[in-house]
Amino acid sequence: MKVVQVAIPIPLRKQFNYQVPEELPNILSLKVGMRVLVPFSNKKLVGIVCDLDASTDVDETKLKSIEAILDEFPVLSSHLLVLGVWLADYYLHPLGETLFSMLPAKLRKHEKLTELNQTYLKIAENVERKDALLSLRRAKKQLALFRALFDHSLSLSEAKSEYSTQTVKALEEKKLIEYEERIAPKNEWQHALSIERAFDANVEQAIAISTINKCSTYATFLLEGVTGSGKTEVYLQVIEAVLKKRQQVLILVPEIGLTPQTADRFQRRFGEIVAMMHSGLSDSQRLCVWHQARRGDVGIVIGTRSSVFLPFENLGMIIVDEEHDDSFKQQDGLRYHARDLAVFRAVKLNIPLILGSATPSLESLHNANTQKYHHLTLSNRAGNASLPSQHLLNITGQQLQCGIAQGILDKMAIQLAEGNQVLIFVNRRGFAPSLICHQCGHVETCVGCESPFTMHKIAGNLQCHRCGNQRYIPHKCSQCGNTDLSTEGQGTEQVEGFLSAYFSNYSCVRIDSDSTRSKARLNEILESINNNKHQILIGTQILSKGHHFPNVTLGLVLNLDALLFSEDFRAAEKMGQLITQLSGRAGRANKQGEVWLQTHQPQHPLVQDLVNNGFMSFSRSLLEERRAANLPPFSFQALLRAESQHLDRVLEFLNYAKSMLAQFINAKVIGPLPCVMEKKQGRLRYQLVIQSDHRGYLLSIMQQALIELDNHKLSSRIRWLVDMQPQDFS
Ligand SMILES: Nc1ncnc2c1ncn2[C@@H]1O[C@H](COP(=O)(O)OP(=O)(O)OP(=O)(O)O)[C@@H](O)[C@H]1O
Ligand SMILES: [Zn+2]
Repeated sequence: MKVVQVAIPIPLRKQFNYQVPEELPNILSLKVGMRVLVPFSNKKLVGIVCDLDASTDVDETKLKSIEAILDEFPVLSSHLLVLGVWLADYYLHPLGETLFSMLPAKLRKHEKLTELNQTYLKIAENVERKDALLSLRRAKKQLALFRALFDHSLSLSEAKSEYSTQTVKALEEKKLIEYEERIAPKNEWQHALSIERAFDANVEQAIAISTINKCSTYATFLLEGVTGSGKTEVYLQVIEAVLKKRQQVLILVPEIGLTPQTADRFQRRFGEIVAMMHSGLSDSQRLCVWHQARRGDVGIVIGTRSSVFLPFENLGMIIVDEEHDDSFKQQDGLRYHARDLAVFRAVKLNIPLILGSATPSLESLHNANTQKYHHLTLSNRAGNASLPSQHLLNITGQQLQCGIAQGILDKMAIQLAEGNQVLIFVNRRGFAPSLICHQCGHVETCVGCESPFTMHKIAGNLQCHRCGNQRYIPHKCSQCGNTDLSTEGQGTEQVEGFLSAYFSNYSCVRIDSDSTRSKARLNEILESINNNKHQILIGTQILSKGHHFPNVTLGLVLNLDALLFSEDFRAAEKMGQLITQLSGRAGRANKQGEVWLQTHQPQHPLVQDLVNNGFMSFSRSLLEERRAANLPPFSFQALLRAESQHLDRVLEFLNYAKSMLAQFINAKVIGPLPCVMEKKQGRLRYQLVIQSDHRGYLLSIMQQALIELDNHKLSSRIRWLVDMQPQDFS
């Protein structure tokens, strides 16, 4: 009897054996990596076969049987299965859940996997052609389509583009044609490849390009290029060589960075060979890209984090653009970092990988310093543009209007009068970060999170930015009943309102997650900015994400201090990246740019270093600080977080974990300490940080600890999770 091992998407760290009944149809085609339907504790679940020949100790006749084979071919190739097993180990996540996280949503369900189908039109059976031709003699277009179908059937999309949807519909209604599903023919993207070079590379670009082009096996290149230095141009030129070898390219971009402009740029250079993969697509569209990549129907896929799991027919290069971006790290479920996976895939496929950024992560810089990565730099802006100048503005004791100093308002007036755009970064969305009673000082607070509500004027409510809880704006203080309530601090809405009134001849636009709920809306806004419909751009960190705003000449950071003070040891790194990327939006064309940072701490040494010496120098100083403190990337961390309404349970669980981990002498255990958000939705949140100088050691002690923790009596009564190489301690 045949017994196979199946990984099931449940939170258990084990796989299960099933019999394969002889009578199952298509039993001979069963392969590793295919999905099967299996019974599992009174339910039917979809699992993935991960071993075809599972030796088993239990009585085979007692094993349950596979009920159906769902696929015609494996949904996970052997390369991706190896990746999945590595992932599950590396992030200490159950294999079944891991493998399913790698699939497009449609394939996580029962849906059968068949080859990519296409709808075709053909002449309906039993149609008397002569009669039909006669009946169509007055409808020229319909006649033409009908005639064309004499010779050969047409795909529905071809028919619609050539003859219009109405024509197709008309023939359908007359019952003269019918539809047929067929396997889509392979699209030879290589035929659509055309190369339109825009300009010649400058010296630094040329060095980077030729260094990368010389390499056809695995190597990771860290391309550190200041903002606007032409990193994308380097990508374009090295991709050219890969495409000419008939190999495909995967480009990973941050969630918000994937705009139609990005795709356009690649499309214009190489022709219609580009597919995009992002959260704005429907499940069917995502499955279609999955097929296209797998079949080799497209040459380039540009996508966000989860695209790192796409199958490819013949992948020749991976690029991670803005490699420092937080959105590459998944923050729930399987907490993977797409950059780490990109490295793993490149090694296994023996292909080059490029990590590009103006503000590389300290992890990648460290890898470049220790020669694990090749370091390439672009130190100047491309073309005629130069980097903007950065200035600190001490606002201590200054009169501010809506948080803005008069000197800045005057500078704005000058730039606006010259027809330029200005950009203002505000670190908080909404109208104001808190609502306070003028009488008793009470702050309106979300009870579940013990955190101040943010006031949203446009939505007309108070919102908790931790849990999403909403409330009407009260007319009087919930504590003392006084009606004199006032707001404290500024959010994007308030700054927008103030500047619209102050500069009433110009148009303001707000770019934050409230105003850009849909991807289409963000694209619309970006387009109207580039068409100069708006002159004053106000936004949160979305503004810093790789956009090209050639008319921005003045940038303002309203409150630098809010970025400086945080318990997270990466706060300084993130502040430097944000400020540098924001500044990078200014002065990108022929006009010189200028950026002002308002602060009460102008003498802060980190800020001084960043402003006077730039990110390259600043990041090297940070790296030295990390070395001295033995923090990542000089050591490795794991996070164990526990949450419950009962503090005693949380502490008992974490203290148990601590006592267990304390026996391993080469690791340090810090905590239990409250998370930055100590309370969220009524649950108390605490964590342990486990740190070691050796990644392998850390992994193995965490593996041992997990076995004990899974069996702990509180394990199923509280929420808890492990995050390897955590990025976020909130
Ligand atoms: N060799 C070159 N000669 C002239 N112009 C160039 C050259 N390379 C790039 N450019 C232009 O410079 C601008 C910035 O280039 P690009 O967008 O590639 O920079 P980037 O480093 O990717 O930018 P960022 O990281 O800031 O988004 C673009 O308008 C591009 O067309
Ligand atoms: Zn809340």
